[in-house]
Amino acid sequence: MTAIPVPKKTRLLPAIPRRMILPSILLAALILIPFAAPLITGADPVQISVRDRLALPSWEHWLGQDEFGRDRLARVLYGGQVSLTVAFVATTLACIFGTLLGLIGAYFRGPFEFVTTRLSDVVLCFPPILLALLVVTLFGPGAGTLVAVLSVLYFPSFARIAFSEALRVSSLDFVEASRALGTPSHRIVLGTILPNIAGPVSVQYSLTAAAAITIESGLSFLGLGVVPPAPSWGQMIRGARQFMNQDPLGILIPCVALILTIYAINFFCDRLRDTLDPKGALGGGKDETSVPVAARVTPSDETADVVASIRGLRLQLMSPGGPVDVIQDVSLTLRANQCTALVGESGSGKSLSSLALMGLLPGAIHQAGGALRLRRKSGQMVDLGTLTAKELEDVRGNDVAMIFQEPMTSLNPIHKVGAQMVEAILSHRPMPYADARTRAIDLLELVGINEPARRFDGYPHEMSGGMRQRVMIAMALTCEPRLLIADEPTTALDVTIQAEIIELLQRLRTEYADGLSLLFISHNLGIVSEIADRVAVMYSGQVVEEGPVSQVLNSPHHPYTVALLESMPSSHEELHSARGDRLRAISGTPPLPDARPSGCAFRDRCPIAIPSCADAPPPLFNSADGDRQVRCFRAPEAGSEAAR
Ligand SMILES: Nc1ncnc2c1ncn2[C@@H]1O[C@H](COP(=O)(O)OP(=O)(O)OP(=O)(O)O)[C@@H](O)[C@H]1O
Repeated sequence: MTAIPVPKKTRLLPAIPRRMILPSILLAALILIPFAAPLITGADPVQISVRDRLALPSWEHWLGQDEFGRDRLARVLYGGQVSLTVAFVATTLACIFGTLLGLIGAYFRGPFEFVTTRLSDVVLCFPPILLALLVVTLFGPGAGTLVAVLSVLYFPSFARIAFSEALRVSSLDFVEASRALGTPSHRIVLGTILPNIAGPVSVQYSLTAAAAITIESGLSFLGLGVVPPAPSWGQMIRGARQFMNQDPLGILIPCVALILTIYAINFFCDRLRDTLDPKGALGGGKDETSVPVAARVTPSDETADVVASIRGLRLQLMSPGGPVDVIQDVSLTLRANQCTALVGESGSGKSLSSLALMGLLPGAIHQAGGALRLRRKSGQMVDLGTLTAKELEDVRGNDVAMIFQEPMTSLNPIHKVGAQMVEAILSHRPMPYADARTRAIDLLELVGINEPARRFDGYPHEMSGGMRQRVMIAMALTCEPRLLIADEPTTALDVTIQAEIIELLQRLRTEYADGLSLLFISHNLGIVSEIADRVAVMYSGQVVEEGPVSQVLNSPHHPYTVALLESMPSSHEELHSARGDRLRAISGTPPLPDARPSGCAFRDRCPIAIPSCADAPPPLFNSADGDRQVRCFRAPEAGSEAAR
């Protein structure tokens, strides 16, 4: 008899992120409690008992009685219903109308943009309280009038935020890509742009809801809001004001209710914004740079020429499903006058490993293990984990600098090139402006910029991509760091400019007084073979092979390095001969960090895998001369002792 497969239970609703639990409970409680008023108290909020005016709290009236002898608990609860309903209905209407207006204006531009901006401007010309007073005077007080007036008052702030954010998002590549695919406009606006502006809009919602509660209370306080005897928090404050000295509890109760509600809304929306913006939220809430943890290992091989060393680095991503190791085990030694290349498929962990050395990890990722050590200019080897955030700032730029892939976006477009360079120099080395200027111009000359004095006064948009990358290199060198990290510095440039930049980096290494160490991240093995002395091949968050570049590229020992070489076009003759001029794609795809197979992470794609590869992850094996390391049970090195 064949067993009937039991369908897996599928989750109908997405799991609530842990960070949302507390604010959700707090907000839900503060909203639900007023609406559960009949269950909490049997008292009538409008029932007058002149005999008991200003009575103190008792078993019957937990919060005492007001100036008309009405039960205060009932009034604060029923008053909360009115205040919250008015505020949330008005804010929601303003949010829907304003956001749609902003989205349409930004996406379709032309007359739509005109209507959005002018309509918002007209409403914003009126001081809010004055407009509210005018409308309430004309149409008479009451909850309905309040909702209408607050919606009109607050829609422009939503329209403006949605407009500016949607303008920014509309120009991003993924929106262009959706347009190019022929996606209908309404789906781009609602399905692509709207989720991307949800963060700022939700923050605006919290601010507006809080402001609406305040304005509603203010108008009720002035007698222009909810019509008595119906209770509201503003009215309670108004009534209690006259008896403040005799009966402070009367004014305290509605004020505490107001403050708690506004706090709960802000807390909830703040967390919601972080949750909706996955870039930085999962770890610490903000996209702050994470400070490395203190080293738990002290490497013994730190000779004087070691500029930086990474030992057993483990980086974790805080995902809703729990921590995931995005970097499992990376060890590297970077020496003076040496170029070490980091290669590997996209997502293998090259950028994160190098960002960790700068103490610049994204907020969602933190260091869970290993050591990051760097030699400062004084010659002292420091553990990045022991440095304060201020000391780390000093290390960046001074001892280690980085150049990025995109020279187009790495420079600030609104400042002159010279001003940006001078700022970088002065932030680390206080000196007269004239000296900083001279140094900046010298650096521009060093990196091969023609007419450096003229370019100093130019803007980034006046330069070509190659020139901007040269400027970025000059900026990185302003404080003569000993380690320069170049994260795919030539990927965005055309082939001839690529060659020039590589030549420049080579020249700088030889000319640099103290011996520059270069960590060069690249997908291009041809370039790596030209520039690097050593190469580390990364796969799924681990270094799987490391050694002298000529040995690793000409005689790869790890099946992944072999496959990588076979899959990559290269101009380098030796590479051609190693793979017999045929390009072959690596079968399969790299595993996601949270779905790595047991044992060796490459075994599913490996042509020489054996059953025991699934048993345990292979350690890093040393070659006999200690100059190469390979993480594979089938490699020649596997016969020798495990390296770690
Ligand atoms: N900010 C982030 N939030 C969540 N996961 C991230 C973040 N940055 C990187 N990762 C994950 O960490 C892993 C390593 O990413 P990393 O950017 O270091 O790879 P890479 O080798 O540099 O790729 P590429 O060559 O495309 O730049 C990937 O699985 C990636 O999805």
